[in-house]
Amino acid sequence: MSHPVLITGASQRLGLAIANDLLSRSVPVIITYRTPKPAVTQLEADGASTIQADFSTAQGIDRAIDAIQAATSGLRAIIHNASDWEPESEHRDYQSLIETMMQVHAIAPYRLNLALQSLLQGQGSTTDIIHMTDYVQLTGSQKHVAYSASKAALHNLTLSFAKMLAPDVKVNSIAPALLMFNDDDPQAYRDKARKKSLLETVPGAQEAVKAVNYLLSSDYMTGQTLHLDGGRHLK
Ligand SMILES: NC(=O)C1=CN([C@@H]2O[C@H](COP(=O)(O)OP(=O)(O)OC[C@H]3O[C@@H](n4cnc5c(N)ncnc54)[C@H](OP(=O)(O)O)[C@@H]3O)[C@@H](O)[C@H]2O)C=CC1
Ligand SMILES: Nc1nc2c(c(=O)[nH]1)N=C([C@H](O)[C@@H](O)CO)CN2
Repeated sequence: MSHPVLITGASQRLGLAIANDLLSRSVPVIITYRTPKPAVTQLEADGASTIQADFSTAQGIDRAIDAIQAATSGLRAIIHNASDWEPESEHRDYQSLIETMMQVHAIAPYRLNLALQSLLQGQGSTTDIIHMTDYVQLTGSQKHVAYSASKAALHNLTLSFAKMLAPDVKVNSIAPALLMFNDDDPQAYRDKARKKSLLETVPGAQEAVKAVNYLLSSDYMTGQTLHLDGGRHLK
């Protein structure tokens, strides 16, 4: 039995699709979730190990590290997917907002990678860390300033950990633009957002699944970014 793939924040959307794809191919999976929901129960029924974790505090990260170390003696990969997409417009306490964004998107991946690196090493074949960043890591964002800065920090962690953990561990970013709408996105937003890319499409979660599977199968990618943006960078 191969070691499990750890996916953070996998109770919905992209993380859930990645977990379900791996399980469908009998790849063992450990997921973290923040909020209990039916999808977590279903993942457990499908054989996933599930760990409740809130990465917004140091104590929450401590507890997650302890739980993951107790759950497995090795890891095939870590996919840092957990994320809060918070705009400044919905906050007045900007100190708290950027602290939370950095906590979830940079400090948690940083601390988990350092604490769990030994679970990824010495397996005779390369293992993987994948950071789910964002198209805005290079462009910035007027409406999600703290979020964007934290994703840029996460991408920089890709570069540092790729140097630190080679050759045992490959470390890459996946930087999506719009892959999936949120249920409450109004039609006007959807129509406008679709036109932001050259391909004028919103591909859905399977685009992230395919990117993850490419990186897991690669023998020569590390310190890189897979940009899933439909050509938006050329508009
Ligand atoms: N969807 C898209 O189009 C795009 C996605 N991305 C990135 O891809 C990744 C997946 O995106 P998507 O599936 O839309 O993500 P979601 O917005 O659905 O969030 C994924 C999960 O993160 C968890 N999460 C949020 N805050 C915390 C926290 N403090 N501690 C632990 N877990 C937390 C949530 O847990 P719970 O629900 O259990 O509370 C949620 O299920 C993210 O990193 C995102 O930034 C980037 C660009 C575009
Ligand atoms: N945690 C999340 N991060 C992001 C989301 C999301 O739903 N959850 N969505 C986006 C948007 O699709 C954006 O890319 C549209 O331009 C970005 N990050």
